[in-house]
Amino acid sequence: MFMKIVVALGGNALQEGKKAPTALEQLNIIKETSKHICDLIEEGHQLVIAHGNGPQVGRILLQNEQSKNEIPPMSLDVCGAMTQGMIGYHLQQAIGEELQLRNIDKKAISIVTQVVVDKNDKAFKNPTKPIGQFYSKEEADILIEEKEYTMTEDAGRGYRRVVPSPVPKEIVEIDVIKKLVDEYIVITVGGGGIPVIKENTLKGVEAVIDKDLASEKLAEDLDADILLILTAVEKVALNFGKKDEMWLDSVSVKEANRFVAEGHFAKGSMLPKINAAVKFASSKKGRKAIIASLNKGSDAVKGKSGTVVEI
Ligand SMILES: Nc1ncnc2c1ncn2[C@@H]1O[C@H](COP(=O)(O)OP(=O)(O)O)[C@@H](O)[C@H]1O
Ligand SMILES: NC(=O)OP(=O)(O)O
Repeated sequence: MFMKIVVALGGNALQEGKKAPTALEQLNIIKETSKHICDLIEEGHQLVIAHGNGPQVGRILLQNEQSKNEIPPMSLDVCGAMTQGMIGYHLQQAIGEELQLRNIDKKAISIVTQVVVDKNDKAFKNPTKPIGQFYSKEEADILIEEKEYTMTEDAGRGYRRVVPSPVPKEIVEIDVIKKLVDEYIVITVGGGGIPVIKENTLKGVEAVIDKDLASEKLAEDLDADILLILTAVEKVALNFGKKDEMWLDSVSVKEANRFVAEGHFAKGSMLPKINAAVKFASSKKGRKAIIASLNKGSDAVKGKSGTVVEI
C-alpha cells in the first residue's frame, strides 16, 4: 500500500560521528542517505522530507562568533535559515542525481520555512536544545566561564552548547507546501523551521526548534500516514548504553509514556523523538510513527526494522 510519509532526517545522522565534515564529505553522506530515501520513492510512497540542523547551526554560529571582529555576526534565526539552504541544497543535488539514475521524473525542492512560536514560551528562559560541536567536561567548563555559554552533557557523547527550543505552533508556509507535495519531493521545516513570533509582522527569534516536533506538526498538517524519524540508531532502547540494554520493535503510546516517566530517553536526543512519535500516533486512528536508522527507512516501513509507535 502506498503511504504519505513525512521523513525526519537527524542532523547528527547527516555527518559521520562527531566530526565536522567538509562540504564534499557532507554531500557524500547525504548522497548515501538519498539512496535510501529514493528506495521509498521508487516503492511508490509520497515523501515529504524534514531535516535536523543541530550540529550544523552550532558550527555556523561559531564561525560567526569567531569572525565577529571583521564581519558582523548573524543572529541564530538567520544561522538556522543558512542551514536550510545548505542542507536543502545538498539534498536537492543528491536526491536529484539518484532519481535521475533510476529514471524517476521528479524534482526535489527546498522551501525556506518559518515556524511560529510563542514569544512567552518558557523555553526562552530555559535553554535545552544541544547544538554544534561536542566538548570534554574541561573544555565545557572553560566555555561556560569565558563565553557564558549554557552547556549540557548530551546522551553520553560529550558536552554541547544549549539554546532555547520553543514549541512549534504553526508552519507559516503550510499552504504552499500542501500545493507542492503532489508534484515534488518537498524538503521543508529544515532544522525545525526558522523560529518566528507573530507581532504585526513575523519576527525572527534566537532559538532552534526541535525538528522532531516540527516534523510531527508537518505530518499532522499534511494528514500523513507515517512519521518516519531516521537517526543514527536502528531502534529505540530501554536502558540505552547499559548492560541490560533492550532494543524495542514496537511500543504502544501508553508504554512509551511509561518509559518516558521512567527516564529511558535522553533529553535533547531520543526524548523529543519519542514525544513526537507519541503525539503523532495519538493524533488520529491509523497513524503511526517509526524511529529507525537512516539507511533502513524502507525496511522500517515494511515492518522489518526500527521501533514502531502506535496507539
Ligand atoms: N533510549 C535510547 N535509545 C536509542 N538511542 C538513544 C536513547 N537515548 C539516547 N539515544 C541517543 O540518541 C541519539 C539520537 O539523537 P540525536 O543524535 O540527537 O538525533 P538526530 O539524528 O536527530 O540528530 C542516538 O543516536 C543515541 O545515541
Ligand atoms: N533542529 C533540530 O532538532 O536538529 P537536530 O535534529 O540536528 O538536533
